[in-house]
Amino acid sequence: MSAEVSERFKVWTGNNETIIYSPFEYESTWLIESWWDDLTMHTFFKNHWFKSVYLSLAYVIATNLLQKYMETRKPKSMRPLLLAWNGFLAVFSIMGTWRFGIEFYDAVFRRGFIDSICLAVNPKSPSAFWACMFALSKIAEFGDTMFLVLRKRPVIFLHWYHHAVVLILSWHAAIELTAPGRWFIFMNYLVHSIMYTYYAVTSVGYRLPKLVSMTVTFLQTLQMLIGVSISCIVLYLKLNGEMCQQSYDNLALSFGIYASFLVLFSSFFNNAYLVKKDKKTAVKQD
Ligand SMILES: CC(C)(COP(=O)(O)OP(=O)(O)OC[C@H]1O[C@@H](n2cnc3c(N)ncnc32)[C@H](O)[C@@H]1OP(=O)(O)O)[C@@H](O)C(=O)NCCC(=O)NCCSC(=O)CC(=O)O
Repeated sequence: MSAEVSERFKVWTGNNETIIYSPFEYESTWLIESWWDDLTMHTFFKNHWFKSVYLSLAYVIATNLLQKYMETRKPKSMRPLLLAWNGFLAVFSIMGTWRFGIEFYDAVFRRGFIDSICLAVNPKSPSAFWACMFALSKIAEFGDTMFLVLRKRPVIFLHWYHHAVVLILSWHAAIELTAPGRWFIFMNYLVHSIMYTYYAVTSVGYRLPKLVSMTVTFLQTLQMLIGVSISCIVLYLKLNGEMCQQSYDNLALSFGIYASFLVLFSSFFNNAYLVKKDKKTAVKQD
């Protein structure tokens, strides 16, 4: 290995696996960011990632059962609790954007795009902690659906499908700390910072201009488009011999899930902001 190459990346080994990562060091580490060490983190996801499939199935079943239970009951208001819930997730996402963003910025703007999609974050750094919190937070996000059901609001396919499969994808990616995960995690923390702030505001009954929700949906859709594009670029690089920290299994899973999200969010955008208006006009005209 040449000096140039060894400066570019380092190799983490543990649990009979290797992770190729960029040796980025944070200037300071928060106390909470030392909560889990790299080996505990890796062991947890390696041993338990498949439980995300059971958790997602349990989530879908529980959503259906709760909907049945609520059929004969009045919707609950829950406004203060909903505000606290969305506010908490907004603050969590903002913190994730900030802390994870420090490494993301360095990777993209100093080390370059290829390194940012081919070399993982440092498994011993705060980035790995926020990647791990990201994966765990996907269980907490099931709470969104419980609020919708208890308030007797519609739970659209996009919503429950997204919540169920994103948990499986992020737990599967956490085992190998995939390099493209740097993009997926940063984009999602950023979009969720805006989305949960939006939901926090709407949960107290305040209506924001349509341009705001349209911007959120646009950013979500753009995130899915970037996710699909990155998966294609990683495939191209791997086929051409570039060393990329993402297995073919995870690459296929990422591509499939991001492609399905792209279709669903494009269609949501179309129905919510483009077609809907025409339909209303059509009904009025009838
Ligand atoms: C602009 C959007 C963020 C929201 O669109 P909506 O149609 O849900 O917007 P809306 O303003 O009509 O809100 C619908 C109702 O849900 C309530 N609501 C409050 N908190 C919520 C929460 N945490 N999750 C879902 N719904 C919530 C709102 O207050 C409102 O209630 P009331 O009826 O009382 O006014 C959109 O882009 C979108 O994502 N729509 C898909 C639906 C969805 O569930 N998205 C979130 C998960 S997807 C995701 O998270 C993608 C990603 O990873 O980036």
